[in-house]
Amino acid sequence: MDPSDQKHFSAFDYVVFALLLAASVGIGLYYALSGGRQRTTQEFLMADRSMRCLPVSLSLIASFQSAVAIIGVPAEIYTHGTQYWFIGCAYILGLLIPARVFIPLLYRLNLSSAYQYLELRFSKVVRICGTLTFIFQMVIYMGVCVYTPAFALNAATGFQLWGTVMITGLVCTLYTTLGGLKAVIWTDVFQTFVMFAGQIAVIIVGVERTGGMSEVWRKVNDGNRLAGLDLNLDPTERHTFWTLGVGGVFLMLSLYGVNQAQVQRYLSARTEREAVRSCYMVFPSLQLALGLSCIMGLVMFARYCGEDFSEKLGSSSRDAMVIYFVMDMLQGLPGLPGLFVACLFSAALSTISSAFNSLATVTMEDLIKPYFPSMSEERATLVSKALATSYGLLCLAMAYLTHLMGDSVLLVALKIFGMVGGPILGLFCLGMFFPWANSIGAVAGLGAGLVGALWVGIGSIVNRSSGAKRLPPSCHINTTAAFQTAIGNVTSRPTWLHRFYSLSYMWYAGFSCLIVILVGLIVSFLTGPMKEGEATPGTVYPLLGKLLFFLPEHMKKKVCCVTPLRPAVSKDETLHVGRVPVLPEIEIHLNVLRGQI
Ligand SMILES: O=C(O)CCCC[C@@H]1SC[C@@H]2NC(=O)N[C@@H]21
Ligand code: NA
Repeated sequence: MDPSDQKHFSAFDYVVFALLLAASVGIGLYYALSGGRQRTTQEFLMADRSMRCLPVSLSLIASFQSAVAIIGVPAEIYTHGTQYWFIGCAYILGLLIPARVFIPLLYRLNLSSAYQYLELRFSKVVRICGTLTFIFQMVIYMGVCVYTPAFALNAATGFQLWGTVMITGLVCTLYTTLGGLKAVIWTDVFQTFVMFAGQIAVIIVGVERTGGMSEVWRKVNDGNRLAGLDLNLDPTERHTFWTLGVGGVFLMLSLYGVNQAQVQRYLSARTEREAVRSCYMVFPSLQLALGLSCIMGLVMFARYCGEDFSEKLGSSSRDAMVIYFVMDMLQGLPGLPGLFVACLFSAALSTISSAFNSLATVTMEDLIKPYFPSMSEERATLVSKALATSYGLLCLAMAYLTHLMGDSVLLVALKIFGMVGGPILGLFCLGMFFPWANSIGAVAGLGAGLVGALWVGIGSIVNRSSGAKRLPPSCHINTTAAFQTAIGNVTSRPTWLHRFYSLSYMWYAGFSCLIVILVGLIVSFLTGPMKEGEATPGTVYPLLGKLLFFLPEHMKKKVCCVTPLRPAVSKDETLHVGRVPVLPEIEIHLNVLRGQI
């Protein structure tokens, strides 16, 4: 980007950006000095399990809606059209199944970490494998989230790159370490509003400066950017209704069903019903977030379709173009460029703080506490804060690694969720829906799923075979010409391995999840499957029992798992147990003694 083209900030913009950071740190300080002053892990990591559904639902959205989506989705729409918008269809099942299956089952086990479930259902080894896989996934994802806003700003405005990365990382580490999960959730709430405000401002100004809605609509139509329903069944086709609407469900389940960051928010709700309601409330806001970023991509296309960006942006990718577009639109409107930068960093901070906090939680609950049972509360809280800080510093290092990845940031994030989140989803599904699965099967399944996912993921990067056909940036596309370029790419019959590497990354989650379940079941049956009723009560969901509802009771008993879920724990009962959460294993035996199961 040559300096003449770089857009600059007015002093007022810097003020708006600084206010955002100050507000976030302020909320962190408030929760460090109020309430229980973050003296117990129950408060620091679980917000005292006192949260209501509205803040939890806004925090659920903020956790996986970062600068990657704010920048990556408009760039995707500009380059490939609105096909990606169909991922919204995956939000229906992607939130209904967590609300009806995962939350009730996990909430009633009164866990602190999602991976405690794996020990209850399988063994400590499986729990540790799940925890380490989660840590691997979130550390890489955090790197992408810190790097994205800083890189894009640097490319479009010359903003100091690594200085911004450092500021983001340090501010985030500060308020997460100070205020714990309460601060993370309430800053998420504040940052979600800033995120929506920034996007809406850009869209309003962008439409007005591109000649109004009708003009935008006409250009988008002529530019063939409005994608219809593509029912092509080819799994190597990057974005179709099936890869987004069905493959996307597995992606959503891996995030909103079993990812620690989200499970921790469900468990921080004061009752199971609040947790389920917070999951339903995610749906409209997630659709709004998706819609805003897609519309931003369309407005950007209408504004620039004639121009080619190669000379302007030089080597930097389409992602930087979004910032260039925003700065171009908001130039001369003091405070608005600052608002959008605040929007970008709100999206980044709310995701990174959730990642820090969930990483500290699982490290403490799954990797430290089981080996130091006699550790005192204040020491455990201190260690948790030290973990949050150390993960903060680790994430800055990961940001540099992202620097080397080169792909579009949205692609990188979705591939990470598919390649690593998919196998974890498979592990939980194996445990919840298949009572015969045993620990050996679980570990073998997880290993096979990760190998399969990493093979196809890394293979596609090495072979550059996931490159999709870009629509030409011209405003008026006659479909035949576009069709010719598309056909032109087909070379000789691709080998099966080439086709394997060309699998759409939207299928990675589903593909790896199914591998884990298949291999897990096969190994379980080979090594002596578990019997019905052997599994810890409350850790198996009677899926087959519900699917085979038409069978008579004795037949269902023969087939398998009809054990009902544990009864919902009402508010007062939890209070009765006393706020100090008994270790789930002990609590379950207590319940058995009480005849509750
Ligand atoms: O924004 C990010 O940091 C990650 C990219 C989007 C992640 C997935 S896509 C489906 C779901 N909808 C969201 O807004 N985030 C998740
Ligand atoms: Na976010």
